Amino acid sequence: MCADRANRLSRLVVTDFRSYARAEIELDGRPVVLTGENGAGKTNLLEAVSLLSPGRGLRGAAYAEIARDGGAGGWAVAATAETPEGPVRIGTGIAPGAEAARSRAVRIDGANASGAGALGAHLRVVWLTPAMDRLFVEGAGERRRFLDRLVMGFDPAHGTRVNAYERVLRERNRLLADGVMDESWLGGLEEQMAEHGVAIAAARVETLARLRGAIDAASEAHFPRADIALEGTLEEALAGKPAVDVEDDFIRRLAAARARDAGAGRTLEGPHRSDLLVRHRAKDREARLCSTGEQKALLIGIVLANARLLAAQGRAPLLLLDEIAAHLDEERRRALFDEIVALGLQAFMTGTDPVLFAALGAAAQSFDVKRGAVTQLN
Ligand SMILES: Nc1ncnc2c1ncn2[C@@H]1O[C@H](COP(=O)(O)OP(=O)(O)OP(=O)(O)O)[C@@H](O)[C@H]1O
Repeated sequence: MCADRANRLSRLVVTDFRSYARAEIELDGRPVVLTGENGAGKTNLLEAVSLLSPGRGLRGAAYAEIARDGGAGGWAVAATAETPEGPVRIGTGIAPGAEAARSRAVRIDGANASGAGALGAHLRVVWLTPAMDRLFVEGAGERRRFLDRLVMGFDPAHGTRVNAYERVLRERNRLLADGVMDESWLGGLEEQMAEHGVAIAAARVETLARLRGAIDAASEAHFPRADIALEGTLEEALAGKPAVDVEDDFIRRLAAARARDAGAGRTLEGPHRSDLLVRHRAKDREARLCSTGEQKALLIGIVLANARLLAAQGRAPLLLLDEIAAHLDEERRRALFDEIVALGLQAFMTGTDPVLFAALGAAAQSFDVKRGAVTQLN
């Protein structure tokens, strides 16, 4: 079934990965349902898939934490991705003894890649986890990371630029903390921050415009429409000025703010402070003031809008939906499943109770997960 479909995994192997010594699953292109009791290792498999994209995965975990307790040290995820360019073999992990490494090794079709950023060219991966139920009520950081992951779907280099910006930001903060007021050194860093920063802000603005269009085009039957906006000085400035002017202004403001930032112990302005603002359109209410179920539905609506846009470009994302079904009533669950199937998405969905996925029937490939073992059910 769907054997010719691109943008999916056809094989996933994890080794010494959290609760797994080794597990291997063959995937036929249908959405994937993973069921099993609490702690069985369902989320661990989603985390393994999330590491096939740039970044630290859906738990944002330190790499050392992922290596299986009692294993040889180190861990690996290997997969075959079916992409529009053909099958791609992806491997990533940490070698035994290198657990403290800040970066993981990445191999693509047998060749070493320079970093996890290279993964973005092959697969788009987006997730919703129970921890994200609090996305609208907690600080801006998680919302920014959620947005940046959506941006990476359209612009795989975005993640690399965010990392580069953050590296320079940390260096400026360190110099200011050490009282180093060297004009040429700081000035050079601030120029780099402005260059990366404006590119980051511009990519966010562009993605937001696309998402707005897709949200407006969707029917609102099951997932409420979100009004989305960006709060951030660079993002807002780009609406009224050419990017070069926004960049020059930012360089000037950073230079003028050195004493202030040194006093604060951090840089108080920049795209690292931006926020994604979300309102429930029909209720005309900020997302954070909506019910838990409404917040979840808003998030799903945004993720589906993003998936529709990417699917139309032939780059449908893998969706990792951890415990998603438990929070949705039957009608919404059905609507979500229908859309996943209609878009041909390889969604990986977890739950403790197979009944929650009954509506999918043979449209999904189902697996039972038990301590360290994964068994296909259909
Ligand atoms: N580095 C590690 N080595 C061995 N086991 C680990 C490691 N990290 C986590 N685990 C174990 O993995 C299990 C958690 O797996 P996971 O989060 O995938 O469960 P789950 O099936 O999603 O459960 P739930 O339904 O409760 O969300 C726990 O038993 C935990 O102790």
